[in-house]
Amino acid sequence: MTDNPSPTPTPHQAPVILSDEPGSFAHEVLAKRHPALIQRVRDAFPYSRRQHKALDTLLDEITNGVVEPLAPSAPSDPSVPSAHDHEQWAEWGREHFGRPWFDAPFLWAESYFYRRLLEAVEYFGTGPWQGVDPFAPFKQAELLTPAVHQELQALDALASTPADQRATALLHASLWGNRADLGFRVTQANPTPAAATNALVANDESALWRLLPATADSTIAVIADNAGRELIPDLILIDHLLTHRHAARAILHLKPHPYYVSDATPTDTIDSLRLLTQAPGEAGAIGHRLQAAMATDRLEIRTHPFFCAPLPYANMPDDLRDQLSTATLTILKGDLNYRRLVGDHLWDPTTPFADLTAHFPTPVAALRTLKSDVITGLDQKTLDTLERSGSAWRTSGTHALIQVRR
Ligand SMILES: O=P(O)(O)OC[C@@]1(O)O[C@H](CO)[C@@H](O)[C@@H]1O
Repeated sequence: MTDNPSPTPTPHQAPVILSDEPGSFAHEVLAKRHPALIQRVRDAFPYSRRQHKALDTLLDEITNGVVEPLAPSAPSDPSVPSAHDHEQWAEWGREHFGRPWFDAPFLWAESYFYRRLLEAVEYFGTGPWQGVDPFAPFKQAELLTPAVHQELQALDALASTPADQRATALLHASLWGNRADLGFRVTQANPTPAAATNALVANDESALWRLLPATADSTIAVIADNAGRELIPDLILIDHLLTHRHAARAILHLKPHPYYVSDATPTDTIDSLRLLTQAPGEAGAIGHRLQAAMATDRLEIRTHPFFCAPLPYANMPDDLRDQLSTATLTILKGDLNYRRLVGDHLWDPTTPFADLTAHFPTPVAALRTLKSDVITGLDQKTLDTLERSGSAWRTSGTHALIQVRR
């Protein structure tokens, strides 16, 4: 951790990540993961001929075509849901429309892909498919897996361990929960926990706990990532923080609509809370405590459109900045939040994390498994070891980090 961050490096000091290099991680995502996802979504729903046609058009566009704007036929009446962000995307896409998808910044191209997928399945339309989450079948199936039930059962044994050990275990469960990303599984053959080395490339855990001393009147903000197997341990960690007075209040920031396959929305959060409250033993007790915390506003869920924007957090709008500013510490979960926090650039991996996050309105902790090329804040020795390993340590989800900026 750095106490006195030096001036924030500007983005031009490191190349922005594009998707135009065959064989690169970003290229694979656009060339393989997105087409595979279209197929999965198509197979999961009894879509109409019009929706299939829209999915065909999108598939053709992302593989052979150039980036098209949102359909001009979409309603322009701002009271109609599909118009809510057209103007913004027209602005965000101005320099990318009419050019190959692979030439756009990776962060922009992924974000816009998800927006277009929602458009194709009429998520923002006015008809019967309005609000039908195309990723819901995958998220719901995950909640029913034996792995989730085993994880909930394991809480019974953990309940009798000393609070500090439990805190560490729950923090790590929340961290490694980030490996359970359904988008990641679209193309990863076997991303099983057994394949992971569980290696932390940076660990500022003690700094995190120092920022949340027990009995302080703290507010913790958590910017969530994936639903299900990630969100459940996030909620359990929040319960621990509230119960043990590390925080007096928690605000859980969620995506306002489906995004990056498994990103958590309010609906997903309600599903996870219901699973907890209906579980036996300690899991059930946690679920009921969380529900009580929501009823008394000690736990609040919020959404903001910026969480689905193709922009770094350095560009967050003032209203979100004001909201976040009340937090003692913000925990950002996952890979995408990390990319947006430090900027989606090929930084020198030893660039201090504190320098790149100086823009963020509160002290910040990133809990992330490594699933894309961005990395910062490594010490040279760790970097050398990782590079020598010859493994795909940046992108395979086998490594993780806890990085803190006070
Ligand atoms: O934010 P998350 O859920 O940890 O990860 C999202 C993610 O899997 O999606 C992208 C590929 O589609 C990657 O950049 C990133 O690793």
